[in-house]
Amino acid sequence: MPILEVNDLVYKYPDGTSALNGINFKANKGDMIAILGPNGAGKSTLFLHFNGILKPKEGVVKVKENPISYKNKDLLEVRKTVGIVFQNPDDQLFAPTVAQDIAFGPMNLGLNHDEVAKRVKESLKAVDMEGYDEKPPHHLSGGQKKRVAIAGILAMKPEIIVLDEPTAGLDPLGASQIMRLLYDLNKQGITIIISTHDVDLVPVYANKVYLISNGKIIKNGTPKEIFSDTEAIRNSKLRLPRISHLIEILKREDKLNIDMGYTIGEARTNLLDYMKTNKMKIKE
Ligand SMILES: Nc1ncnc2c1ncn2[C@@H]1O[C@H](COP(=O)(O)OP(=O)(O)OP(=O)(O)O)[C@@H](O)[C@H]1O
Repeated sequence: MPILEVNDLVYKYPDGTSALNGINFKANKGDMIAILGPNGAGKSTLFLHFNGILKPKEGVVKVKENPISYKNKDLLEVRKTVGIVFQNPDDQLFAPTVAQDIAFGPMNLGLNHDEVAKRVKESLKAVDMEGYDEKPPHHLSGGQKKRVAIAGILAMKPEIIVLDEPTAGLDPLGASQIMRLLYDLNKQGITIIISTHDVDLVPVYANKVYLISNGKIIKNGTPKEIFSDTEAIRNSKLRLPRISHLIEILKREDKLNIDMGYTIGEARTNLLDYMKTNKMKIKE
């Protein structure tokens, strides 16, 4: 059963910009989906439709098979189910302290004080930010702000978390830590949808990929299906993961008959297989 579905979605901004031109998208429960596409492709605009912040000009958005009605009561339900973490945490964090910020969402759900306090504590623990309760969010580093923004969404206990470029602006370790956190949340059953330009991380974490360009989905499939379509990758102004690029060069320039790999683990296995097949010496 799709937990989130978009059919033939068309959206124009009030100034007349055509941002989405007939999008079809589907997330099943437990998916970890990466949406890839060049700047201005329509990723953020699509995300704003996932929980009813924007209303389509044409088409339907369904959450747990129910089309969003855009009535206030329905929107509250939708926002309980679908949480969005914006690209810039400064757009999301506004309370004087971290704890107050995280409490804002659950308080709006009408939960009692004890439940709100419990959720704040649990969410801070989940993002590894215990002890930061009383810090003003603007004193935090970029990576810490992202974590707090994610905690604020987790405190609503959503079934789907949508994150607009969660690793943008983070150092490599910070980016890996955020992806690991999302992976763990996904393993706990939360459906995760991210947009990203970081193609190296995609095959490691995502089970499905959508390519978007000029407000249209140009391809969707597994990371392997997407990255083996060099034309689609080129048209989306993307590149192969670095490790796949190396294998491609070894195949093309050095005529090594190695199977393609999209993660370091896969590439390592394929390289070792190649060496074994060709009776090259490997330390056993
Ligand atoms: N508030 C707005 N008013 C008018 N046009 C807008 C508005 N926001 C976005 N757009 C336009 O809509 C199109 C899609 O933009 P969007 O921000 O969804 O792209 P994106 O794929 O998220 O890009 P990026 O990778 O740069 O974040 C672009 O042409 C953009 O200029």
